Amino acid sequence: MQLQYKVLNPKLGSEFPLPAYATTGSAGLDLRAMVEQRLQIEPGQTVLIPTGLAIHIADPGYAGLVLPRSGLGHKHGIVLGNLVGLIDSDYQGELMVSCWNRGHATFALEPGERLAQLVIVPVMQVTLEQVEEFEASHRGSGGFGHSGRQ
Ligand SMILES: O=c1ccn([C@H]2C[C@H](O)[C@@H](COP(=O)(O)OP(=O)(O)OP(=O)(O)O)O2)c(=O)[nH]1
Ligand SMILES: [Mg+2]
Repeated sequence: MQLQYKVLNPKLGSEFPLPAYATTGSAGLDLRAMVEQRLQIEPGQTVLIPTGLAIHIADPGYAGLVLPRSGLGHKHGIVLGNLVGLIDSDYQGELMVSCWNRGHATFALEPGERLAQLVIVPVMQVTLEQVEEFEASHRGSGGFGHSGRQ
């Protein structure tokens, strides 16, 4: 699938690489923090970071997910303030990353640093049908551990 993107910050493609899959099997495109200078993010702080990039997925059968990078999340506690970002197929604005320092140490975010990743996934827009009763299923309304732990 072809994905149209716009470069909103000219440092992307000159000082810093354009988005690309790091390996042939990569699922995510790394998103870079297009901040002017190093940014100290204090423990507990959440900052909205521009990526310098806009995409237009266009096809409502797809969406974008902004996900944390595992290394930053596990080692430094740098995750997303919205936990997961959802990019609508009709969104054309700048991709933004809500950067949450859930760790215990100040994190120095460097300009151009790969901060999060974008995954394009198929989604289904459903047609809604309101009913009074569902056809009975084996599970019924049991949930939240209903089937035990083992
Ligand atoms: O991490 C994110 C999450 C969202 N967005 C953009 C793309 C998305 O299509 C739009 C709206 O996101 P969402 O629907 O999750 O937020 P909302 O709070 O419901 O805002 P809106 O009222 O604009 O839908 O914001 C980002 O750039 N980064
Ligand atoms: Mg919304």
